[in-house]
Amino acid sequence: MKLLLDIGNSRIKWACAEGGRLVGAAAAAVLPHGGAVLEELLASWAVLQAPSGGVLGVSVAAPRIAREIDDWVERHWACHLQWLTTPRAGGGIQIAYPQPAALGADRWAAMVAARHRGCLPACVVDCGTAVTLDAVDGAGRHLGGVIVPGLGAMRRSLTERAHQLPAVGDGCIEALATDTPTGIRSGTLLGLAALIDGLVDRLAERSGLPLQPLLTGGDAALLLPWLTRRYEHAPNLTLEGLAVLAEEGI
Ligand SMILES: Nc1ncnc2c1ncn2[C@@H]1O[C@H](COP(=O)(O)OP(=O)(O)OP(=O)(O)O)[C@@H](O)[C@H]1O
Ligand SMILES: CC(C)(CO)[C@@H](O)C(=O)NCCC(=O)O
Ligand SMILES: [K+]
Repeated sequence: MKLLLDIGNSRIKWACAEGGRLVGAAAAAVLPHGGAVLEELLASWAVLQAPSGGVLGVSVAAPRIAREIDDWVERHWACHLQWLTTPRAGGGIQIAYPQPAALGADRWAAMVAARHRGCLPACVVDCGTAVTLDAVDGAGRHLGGVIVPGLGAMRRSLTERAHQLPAVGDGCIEALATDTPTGIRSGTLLGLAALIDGLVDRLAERSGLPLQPLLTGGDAALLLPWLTRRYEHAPNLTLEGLAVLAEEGI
């Protein structure tokens, strides 16, 4: 049993893995960041047995979070803990960046999972704090990709910059909105969906490949009904990729 960690800028996702697969129905527990919450996460691990196969993780958040986890694991489990950085080639994926380590390891792991699912050539769309799109050809060559603000970042930037625009929560989506919160909620969600559809087309056109779009990340389920292309929804693609890397070797 291995413990897998996917630490993003908004949430920490974790799962156990055995034989290359995520174990348990609640494969990914999610927690917003913050000192108290990290403490809560670590307290919830205290009831787990030390993972015999150690801990394997990716983190794209502030280094202090990984450091706190390092300390906790060392104090409680004394097991092997490894944070992955993106290699030039690994998990059946060859990275397009001239400096591969500059590509978020969460993006690499998600591409590994797309390959393992037999979805190549693919466009991996991760809808988190940032939305990333990565094109991978049929042989596992990463061709490149793009980064745009995620739904929360879009909404917050409006609220922070425009005096009369409120923060918005969940609610109805209506393109012909007749109040401000509905206008912001709908404009950002429908706009992000159109942006994702448009970028998937653009990456497919640019690569000259019929890319299969895969959708993952915290906002994937919210966006899915508004997307027009046929997406494969894979809620925990980065954790899935980590499970594959843990099994196949890195
Ligand atoms: N329970 C939740 N807590 C916080 N955010 C949630 C929750 N459920 C869905 N979300 C949405 O998920 C988004 C974060 O998605 P995700 O966890 O995939 O991002 P992340 O991996 O932390 O970010 P990144 O990797 O881009 O830094 C938030 O912006 C929010 O809109
Ligand atoms: C883009 C995010 C924030 C998505 O989680 C992460 O993968 C990251 O910080 N990447 C580093 C920059 C890059 O991938 O080009
Ligand atoms: K992520």
